[in-house]
Parts: sequence; structure tokens; C-alpha cells
Amino acid sequence: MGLLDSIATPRDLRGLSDDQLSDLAAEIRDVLISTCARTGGHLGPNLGVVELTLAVHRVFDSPRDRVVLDTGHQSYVHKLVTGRADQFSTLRQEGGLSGYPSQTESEHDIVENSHASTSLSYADGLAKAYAIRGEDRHVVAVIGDGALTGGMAWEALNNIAIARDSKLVIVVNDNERSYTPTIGGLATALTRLRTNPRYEQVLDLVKKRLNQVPGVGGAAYDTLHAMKKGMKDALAPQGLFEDLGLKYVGPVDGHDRAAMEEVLTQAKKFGGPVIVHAITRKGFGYDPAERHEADQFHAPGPFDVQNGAEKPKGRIWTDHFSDAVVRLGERRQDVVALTAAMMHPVGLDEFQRRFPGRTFDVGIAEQHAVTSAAGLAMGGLHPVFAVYATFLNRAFDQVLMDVALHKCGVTFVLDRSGVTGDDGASHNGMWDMSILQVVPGLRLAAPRDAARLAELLDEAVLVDDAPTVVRFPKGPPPEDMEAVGRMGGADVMVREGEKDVLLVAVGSMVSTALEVADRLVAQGIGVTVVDPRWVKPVDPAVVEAAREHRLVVSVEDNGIVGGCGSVLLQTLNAEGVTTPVRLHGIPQEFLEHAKRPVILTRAGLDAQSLARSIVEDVSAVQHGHDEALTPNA
Ligand SMILES: Cc1ncc(C[n+]2csc(CCOP(=O)(O)OP(=O)(O)O)c2C)c(N)n1
Ligand SMILES: CC(=O)[C@@H](O)[C@H](O)COP(=O)(O)O
Ligand SMILES: [Mg+2]
Repeated sequence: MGLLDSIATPRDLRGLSDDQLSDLAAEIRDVLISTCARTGGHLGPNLGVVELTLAVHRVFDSPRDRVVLDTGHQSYVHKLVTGRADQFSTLRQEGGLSGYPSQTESEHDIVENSHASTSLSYADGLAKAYAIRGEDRHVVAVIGDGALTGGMAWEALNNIAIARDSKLVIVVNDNERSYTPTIGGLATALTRLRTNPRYEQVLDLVKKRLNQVPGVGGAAYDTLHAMKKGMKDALAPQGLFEDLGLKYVGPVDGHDRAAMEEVLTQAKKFGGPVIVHAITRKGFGYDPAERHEADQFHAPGPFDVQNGAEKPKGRIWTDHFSDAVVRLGERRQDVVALTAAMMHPVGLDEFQRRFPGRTFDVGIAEQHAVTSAAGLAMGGLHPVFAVYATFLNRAFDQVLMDVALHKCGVTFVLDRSGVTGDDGASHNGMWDMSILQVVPGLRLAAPRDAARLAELLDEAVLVDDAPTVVRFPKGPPPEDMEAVGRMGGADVMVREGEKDVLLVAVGSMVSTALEVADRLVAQGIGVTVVDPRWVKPVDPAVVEAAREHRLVVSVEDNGIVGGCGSVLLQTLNAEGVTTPVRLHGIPQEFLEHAKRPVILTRAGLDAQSLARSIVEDVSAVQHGHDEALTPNA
């Protein structure tokens, strides 16, 4: 029975001695390491916030005081000390604890969205609400240095700086990196602050000397302390936060819990917005994480605790993209690449190694990345912005009005599209084929396998007067699947029997569609399986094929609303094609975390469910009951 078992609420932390708190920190690290070794997860970020989180929860009174964690990937320690230690072994498992805050799990959790750089805006709103309602409650926002490179954070700071009544403490968790070292002017400014505690040291030195002077010493020190601002101005450059008018405290060692508590207590008394600059190390306390070359164990899969060796996961879609974009870079000097602080995760590290001058890490700044790409295209280059599909959501206006309106040839490579699963609702890339459908001129491709990924990427970068998109899911691709024929720009994958069913399978769903076709043919149902390759715009040859078949079925790893099936239906309607249509896709809901295959099956996107549904629809059509065919909402 460890100390952790005695922590049912954060208030239980207050009765612990310094030694017990050190023991608790060690126990928490052991639990983090042993659990993540089994489940995978954000071990590095959470090892970096053990003492910081303990200090926050000892100084503030959650849930009366609200703790907002930016991105939420560093919420494991918070969960362990807010009554979920006994469930922690279920981390990221189906039906178990989410890897991010979850309001249904705990009253201590508030922000579930895993998209970075939002915490300060939530905190700004919460603090203003409490001030207006006259509630004596603090808001504590913990934001990483990486998340601070996101524009939203500075929009929020601009407002927080004048929100004098906001009881808001912002803890900047500065470990100098996102996955890799944080880039840009902000990193430089934080370094200047981090390495410039001179005035604090001088002040401490003077404090010690003066306090040795009997009588006048204390008063003299108080006078001097009052002059601290003057000293700081004299000894240290104005910090970027103070230039905004924000009170800044730090830097403080984020692994020194007592020091953190002292500073947070000071900040709490201030009664207005204040920045606490904590210096931490990602992976702190676990050598394999601290030494981990790429990203200090930002988000490892399962690993061996003894040496940190991750279990091999084989080649994933990303690796095939990485190879294809390097080949492209060799052929095309005008191709440049951009990432939003995820060079390795999106597969651009080899491109960067080969073409460092043509690779840009813009920080966690997707909106900037898109419009900067528009500028790069206007300047005569062909940018490839590689990004997780869900993170492009926040840059929709930039895609629409900065790229497409100006007919810029920018290629977007959307990794982790469709169901990702483990990372929960805000990580599924199930929105892109809906929201991007409305962008005039944009062309969207969904490769079925690695061979088509390379093919479609090559085709995409040939388009220099419109945005192009190539999207693929998380994990390993299926074996390459060769077509048996062409249908306009689309590939015919199966052509068996009568024209009973035209099965339009998008991207990663083609491999499932082939299994479905086998089941249908076994039941004497004729089927044509087509892979559009380019799903936007709809291929006229597919429209004509639809006219010739008795039933059209579409299946996609995207939300059902506004996806490829919806647009196909609209197009058939506009072309006067009256063939009944059935759409299959991901339900338009926020999906609980689980493994990708589990979620796809729940959505009826597994071969057995699809085949069963199509057999029923074929029967309905044969018996003249096709009014039953409505979009599979
Ligand atoms: C909008 C957005 N883009 C990218 C990501 C992917 N991502 C998750 S954590 C992370 C790095 C965060 O760095 P930082 O804020 O410094 O936190 P740390 O991991 O260092 O604690 C990134 C880029 C994201 N969650 N949201
Ligand atoms: C928190 C965050 O957004 C990333 O760390 C993400 O969890 C990584 O996802 P993958 O594991 O799919 O690369
Ligand atoms: Mg960081």
C-alpha cells in the first residue's frame, strides 16, 4: 500500500510532510513508467510535471479552483492525485481512463480537447466568469512552451494582460521542447528569461547580507525589495510577458516542489493575472526517457522498462510518405515541406535531413503554416504541409481564403486521417473529407495503399493552381492492391457478375470493400468495387457507372455528414441518376477512445456488417422497397 492509495482528493496532499511528498513523487513516477510501458502514452510530458502538479494541487483547491491543462497529454499526474489512481491501469484502454482530461471521469477535469494552445483562452473566460459572478475562485492554466508557439495563446495573453480582476495563474511549463526543441523567437525569449535569474540571485544575496545587519537591515531590504522592479530592469532585459503588462514570476525549478509551492502561493496572493515560469525536463526521472534522442519519450508505444526499448511497430503509412516525399524532393527543387512541430511524427525528418533549407518547422502554428505555404506558393515554390488531419481543422479558413481563393498550388498531406482511436474524440481525423468538400477548386485524394500514396502524391504536386490533399490513416497500410481496370481516373478493383451493386470505397476502406465483395459474390450478388483515388471532384465515369447499377453504396473512413458519400449522392442527384444510394461512414459523433478496429466495427464499417447491410439493401431494391434507402446517418 503506497501513499498514492491514500490520496482520494487533492486535499489529502496537504497533510503530507516533505519526505512523504518526495516519496509520493517517486511512487507516481513508478506508476507512470510501469503503466505507459504496457499501454503506451505520454510518458515524457507527465514525468516532467510530477512536482509541478503536486504543487498546483497543494496550493490551489480543485475543483473550486479550476486547473486547465493545455493539450491535456500531461494530465496523468493530475488524474493520479484526483482520485483515479485505482483506475490508472486502464489508461487509454477501451472503457478505461482517457489519456486526456475527461469531464465524465472527474469534476477536477474541465478541458478535453487535445488540440494545443487553447488553455489560456478557456482560463481567460473562466476567470472573467468568476469575477463577474463574484466567486472567489482561482484559475490555474498549465501551458507548455510548445503550446505557447500557437497563435491562440497570444490572442489570449493579449486579453489576459488587461483583465486586472482575473484571478488567473498561468504556469508556463518550459522544458524547451515540443517533440523536438521549441523553435522561433519565443524559444529565444524563454531562454533569455530562463538563464537570467541574476536579479533574483542578487536580491537573495542582498537579502542575506542586509538581514545580517541588526535593526536597519530588514527595513533596508524591504526598501530594496520594493525597488526590485527597478533592479530587474537594470539587471535583466524586460521579459516578453512583462512587455505585455503581465506580472511575471520566475524562473523557478519546476522539479523543486517546495519552491514551486512558494511561488504559486505568492502568485495566488497577487489576485490578478500572473505568469509563473517553471523550468522542467521532459522525461525527468527516467533515464531512457531523458536520454531519448528523438523526443524524450513524448508519446512512446509500449516499451521495455529496463531499457526503454519500444516494441517494434513495423512500417506505417507515415514511413511510406516519408520515402515518397524524399524522392519528390530529389526530383523537384521547388518542393518545400512544412510541419507544425511534428517533424518526425508526420514523416518529414528524412526530408529535413536531406533538404534542411527546404524544410520548415513553424511550431504548433497550423494556421500560420497554411498561409505561409500560400506565400511560398506565390513565391514560386510548391509547399507540402504534412499535418495530422484533425489539426488542420483549425486552419480551415486559411485553406479556403488564403490558399484556394488565390489558386495556390499547396499540397496538404493529412496523416492520422479517419479513426485514430487511442487519443480519443479530438484526435480522430474524421472531419477533413467533410469540411474540405466545400473548398472551391480543392482536389482530394485518398490512397488505398502505399503504392497509391506515392502515385497520388506525385499527381498532387503537379497541380500548381489549386490546393491538393492526400489523406491516409494511422498505422500500417494494407498490402498493395492492384486494379483490374480503370473507370475514368478511378481504379476498378472488382468486377463480378451482374451490375447489382456499385461499391465506391474510399482510401483505406478499399481493403475492407474487397472482403465485402467476396461475401456478396458468394451470395450470388453482382458487384463492382471502385476506388475513386481522387474523391474530389467526383469522377464523371463513376457517375455513369452509378447510372448502370441497381444500387450504389459508398464507404469511407470519415464522418458520414458531408463526406464523399454525401457529395456523390448530391452529384448523382444533379446528374439525374436515380439509382438508390446507401452511405456508410463514421457516425457524426465525438467517439470514445478505443482501438481503431473496435471503433470501425462499432460504426458498422467492418466487412461483415457492410455485407449484411448491402444484402438487405439489394433485397429491398429487388422488391421495390428502395424508399428504405436513406443516408446511413
Ligand atoms: C493544434 C495541435 N497541433 C499539434 C498537436 C500535437 N502535439 C501534441 S503535444 C505537442 C507538443 C506540446 O509541447 P508542449 O506544449 O511544450 O508540451 P510538453 O509536451 O513539452 O509538455 C504537440 C505538437 C496538438 N496536440 N495540437
Ligand atoms: C498529444 C498529441 O497530440 C500527440 O502527442 C498525439 O497524441 C500523438 O499521436 P500519435 O501517437 O498518433 O502520433
Ligand atoms: Mg514543452
